[in-house]
Amino acid sequence: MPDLFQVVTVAEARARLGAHIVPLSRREVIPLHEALDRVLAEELRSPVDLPAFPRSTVDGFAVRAVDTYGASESLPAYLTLCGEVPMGRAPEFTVTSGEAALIHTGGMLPSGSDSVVMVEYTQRLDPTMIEVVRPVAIGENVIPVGEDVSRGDLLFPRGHRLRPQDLGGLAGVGIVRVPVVARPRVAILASGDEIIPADADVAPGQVRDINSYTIAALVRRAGGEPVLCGIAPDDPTILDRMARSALEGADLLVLSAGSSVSARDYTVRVIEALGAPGVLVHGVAIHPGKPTIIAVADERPVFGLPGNPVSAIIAFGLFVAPALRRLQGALEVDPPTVQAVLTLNIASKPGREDFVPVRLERRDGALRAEPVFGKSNLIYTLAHADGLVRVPLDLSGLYAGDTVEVVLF
Ligand SMILES: Nc1nc2c(c(=O)[nH]1)N[C@H]1C(S)=C(S)[C@@H](COP(=O)(O)OP(=O)(O)OC[C@H]3O[C@@H](n4cnc5c(N)ncnc54)[C@H](O)[C@@H]3O)O[C@H]1N2
Ligand code: MOO
Repeated sequence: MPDLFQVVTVAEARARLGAHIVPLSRREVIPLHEALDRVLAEELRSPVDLPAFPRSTVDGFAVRAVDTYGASESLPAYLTLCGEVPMGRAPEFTVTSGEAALIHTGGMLPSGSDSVVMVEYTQRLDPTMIEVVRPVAIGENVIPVGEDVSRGDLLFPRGHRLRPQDLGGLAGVGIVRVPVVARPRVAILASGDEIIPADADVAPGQVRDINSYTIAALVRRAGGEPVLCGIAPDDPTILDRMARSALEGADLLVLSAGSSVSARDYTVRVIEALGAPGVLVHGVAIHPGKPTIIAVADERPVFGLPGNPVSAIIAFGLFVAPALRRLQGALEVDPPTVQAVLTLNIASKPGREDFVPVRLERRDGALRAEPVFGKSNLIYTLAHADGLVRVPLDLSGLYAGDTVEVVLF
């Protein structure tokens, strides 16, 4: 067990942990409307063609394209109306040569027709006859059977995290119950003699528990089920007892604070004693978040996040969220990023990655990232930011005007 920090890079820390992550085998079948952000436990294939029948994409007339070839304003094609396509039902007539049927957007093409002329390019001459002033090609303004997906097509692979459009896609093919990986249960234990519940009155020297709230919310975002285990005092015996009890029945444990090197920072020893192989990392070459502890206790990842609220959030994003996604077998584990132009210089030290909160603003058509500087204890530096800019390990800073990558919250 390392006594003091032996910092490793983010990549090294992730690799050490990654080697120990065993995806959860628990799964459940849940209603589609509850499946947002859940990870598929198996691949899904389409049981049907979508659409199941050829559909018009416009309001107009279903025709045989050949009957419109050469049509123009000066030499229109004359077609006889043979019916109107009802919505929600199959038309009971056929379009034969020289005929057209009134059809609405989304309606089913009658047999015999192969295209649709937009109503704008027609004129009603009398109740039974229209003239067409523009030709259409076969298939024009039509969605053929199976254009969206065909029966048997792979809809989503196992490990795909379901987004709103995916739920719509599953509804479209009639899949209303989905097999997903169980939510990892995440025990959260705050610590510190000065930390009191957020609803309590503060005495001088005390601070309200911020981290339990941010960590629980981050857990939920990463697909986990947070279990709040309270606030442990700076007493190794009690911290040990509370950590063991928190880990019971949990898939992952997050401890807040006590990760640094002062005499009251027992967290690393408590974590080391929770199970094998124990502490894998104590100290990462990042700022803020350097004292982060990463461990595994009997196949369950355990994290000791730095007590400073900003550090805890940043370390969570780098290590805990990807681990939670990996536990669910997710294919994508990292958050989306956007490119923006930095508005102020950011200083950094080579040999560590710096993460600086930024506010995003669109000005003159370009996305601009304005740093929100502040100490890592100040939660509002993040509350008033939209994302984080990363200063790579080998740079001594970034300059105003640089195009930077912003990790979005
Ligand atoms: N001599 C050194 N001192 C410190 C170092 C160092 O390398 N040498 N590292 C600093 C860094 S960086 C950080 S980050 C912190 C890490 O501290 P700990 O993880 O040991 O946590 P604490 O000391 O208990 O708390 C730090 C800070 O955060 C506040 N805190 C803790 N829990 C909560 C909570 N649940 N909600 C709100 N605020 C919380 C706590 O009151 C402290 O202010 O160590 C530096 N020191
Ligand atoms: O790295 Mo500490 O995590 O600066 O605040």
